[in-house]
Amino acid sequence: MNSDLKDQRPFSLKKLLKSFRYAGQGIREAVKHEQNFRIHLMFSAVVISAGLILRVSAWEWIVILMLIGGMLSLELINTAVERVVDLVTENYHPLAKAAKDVSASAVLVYSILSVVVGLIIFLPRILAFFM
Ligand SMILES: Nc1ncnc2c1ncn2[C@@H]1O[C@H](COP(=O)(O)OP(=O)(O)OP(=O)(O)O)[C@@H](O)[C@H]1O
Repeated sequence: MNSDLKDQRPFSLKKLLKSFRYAGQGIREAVKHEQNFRIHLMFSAVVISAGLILRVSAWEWIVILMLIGGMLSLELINTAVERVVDLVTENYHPLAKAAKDVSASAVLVYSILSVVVGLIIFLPRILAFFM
């Protein structure tokens, strides 16, 4: 383990900056190797563009940004679970399957509810736009 991260001082700027750097490396890992994370990023860009074009309210922006942040964070945690499972075993194991499937389910549940909330916010505006 990195010695800076074991630093016991109450506050260390160096340690804080290193933890940001490691977190950035985690995001790069997901962008590079996880197709689903890239899809979520593209989808987020589309939703943000739609929010700008359709002029959603401040409260709606708060909801949209929380959904996007939650979605991307869940996808990152799902990636971490996949990596840990692969580290523990490369062989077929029912518990490995359960861990990966349940982790993926968390992403699916959040995605479905995000789409529903997105439709509640955007559908009336989209309909008004074309009528
Ligand atoms: N070691 C294992 N034992 C049993 N089942 C596994 C194992 N590894 C993967 N699986 C099954 O295969 C599915 C796909 O696993 P995989 O590691 O390819 O993840 P993925 O969802 O395709 O993610 P990635 O984006 O990394 O390809 C899992 O959801 C699980 O059902």
